[in-house]
Amino acid sequence: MRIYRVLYRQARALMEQRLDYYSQFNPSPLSMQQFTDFGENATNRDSFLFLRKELPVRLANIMKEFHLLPEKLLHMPSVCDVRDLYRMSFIDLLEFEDGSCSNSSILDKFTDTLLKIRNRHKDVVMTMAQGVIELKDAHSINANTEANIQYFLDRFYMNRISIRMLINQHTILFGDGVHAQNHIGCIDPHCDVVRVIEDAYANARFLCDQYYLASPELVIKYHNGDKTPASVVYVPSHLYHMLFELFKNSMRAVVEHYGTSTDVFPPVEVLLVMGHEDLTIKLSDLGGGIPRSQMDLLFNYMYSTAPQPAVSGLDTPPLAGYGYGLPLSRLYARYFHGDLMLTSCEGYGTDAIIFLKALSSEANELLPVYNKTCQRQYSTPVQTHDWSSQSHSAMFIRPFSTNSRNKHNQGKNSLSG
Ligand SMILES: Nc1ncnc2c1ncn2[C@@H]1O[C@H](COP(=O)(O)OP(=O)(O)OP(=O)(O)O)[C@@H](O)[C@H]1O
Repeated sequence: MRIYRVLYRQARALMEQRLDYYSQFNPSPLSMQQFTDFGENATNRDSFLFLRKELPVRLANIMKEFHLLPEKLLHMPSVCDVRDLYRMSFIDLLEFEDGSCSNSSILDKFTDTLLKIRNRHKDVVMTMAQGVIELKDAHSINANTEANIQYFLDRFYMNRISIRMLINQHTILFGDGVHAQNHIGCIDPHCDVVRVIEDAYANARFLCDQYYLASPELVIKYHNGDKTPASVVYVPSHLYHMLFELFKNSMRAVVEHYGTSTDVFPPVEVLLVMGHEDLTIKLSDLGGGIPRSQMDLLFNYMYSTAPQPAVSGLDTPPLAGYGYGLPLSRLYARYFHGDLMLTSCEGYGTDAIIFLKALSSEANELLPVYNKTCQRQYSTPVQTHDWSSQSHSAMFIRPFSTNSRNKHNQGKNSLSG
C-alpha cells in the first residue's frame, strides 16, 4: 500500500512538473487556410510531430487556469471528475513526448490515444455545467465568483473546441474513420451554407413539432441575389450547432408568443449576405422579443428561462436546457474570429446574427492563453458601481477578452510553431 502511495506521489509530481513546462508556451493558433493546406499536404508523421507538443500545450494552458477558480467550485464532485479527465489525457500524451516516429506502430498508437481522449471528454460540457449547478445548490454565489466562472467557462469551452478540432483533423485524416466526401478532415472547403441552414431548421422543427405540435415556417432571403456565394470554407458541424440553437430559441419564442391554439405563425426569416470581410447570417423571428434588462444575461452560463433539465437527460425539455445554447454558439462563432450577436425589440421579436470570416486566411483560431493578464482577471475584484443604477449587469461581468493573447505574452513562446 505504502509503495503505491509513493509511486502515486512521484507520478503526480512528474505530471505537475510537465504541466509547468508546457504551460509556459503559448498555443499556436492555426488559420482555416493552414488547416486545409496541412490537411492536403501533411503526412501522418508531420501531424504527429505537431500535435504531440501542441496538445499538451493547449491542455496545460487550461489546466493551470483551473487552479485560479474559486476553491468551492474546485471541490464540487463533477468539477473534480473533469479535472481528473484532463490529468489522465495529459499523462496519456506525455507518453509520446520523446519517442521516435519512424515506427508506424507509434503513429497508430498515437491516433488511438487521440480517439480515446476524444471519447473520454465527450460529456465534459454537461459535467462541468453540472459542477456549476452543484455549486449553486450548495453555496450562495457572489458577483466575484460568478464573474470568475463566466470568464473561466468561456475560455475552458473554447479550449475544448480547439482541442477537439485538432483531434478530429488528425483522426479523420490519418485514422480509419469515415471521410465525408470532398472534406478535408472535418472542414468543408465548399460548405453549402443554405444546406446547413435547412438541415438545422428541419431538425429544430422536428423537436418543436414534437413538443408543441406546431412550428413556424422558414423563409431564406439572399441580399446579394445570385451573386451570393452560399459557400465558405468552414466546419459544417460548427455552423450547424449555432444555427440549430438559434432556430430552437426562435421557434420556442414564436410558438409560446402566439400560443398553441393557432397553427398559423409568422415564419422565421433568414437573411444571407456575403460581404468582403464577413458572411452574415441573420435569423429574425416575431417571437415577442427579449426584455432589455435580460439582454446582458443571455450569454451568461447561469441563465436560462427554461426549466433546469433532469440530470439523467431523459426528461430534458427538448427545446431548451442548461442555458448554454447561446454562450456555446458564440464561442463556435468566435473560434474562427467570427461572432454571434442578438438584438431584440421587446414585444415584437429578435434578430440573431452570425458573422463568419469570408476569407479562410483571416479565419484564425482564437485561443485562451494562460498568462499574467488572465491570472489578474481572477484576482481583480468586481468593480464597485460608479453609476447610481444597480441594474447594469454588464458592469458586473468581465468582458470576453479577445486581445489578452497579444497584451501579456512577454516571456512566453510558442512551442510548436
Ligand atoms: N429568439 C429569442 N426570442 C426570445 N427569447 C430568446 C430568444 N433567444 C434566446 N432567448 C432567451 O434566452 C435564453 C437563453 O437562451 P439559450 O439558448 O442560451 O438557452 P436555453 O434555450 O434556455 O437552453 P439551451 O440552449 O441550453 O437548451 C432563453 O431561455 C430565452 O429566454
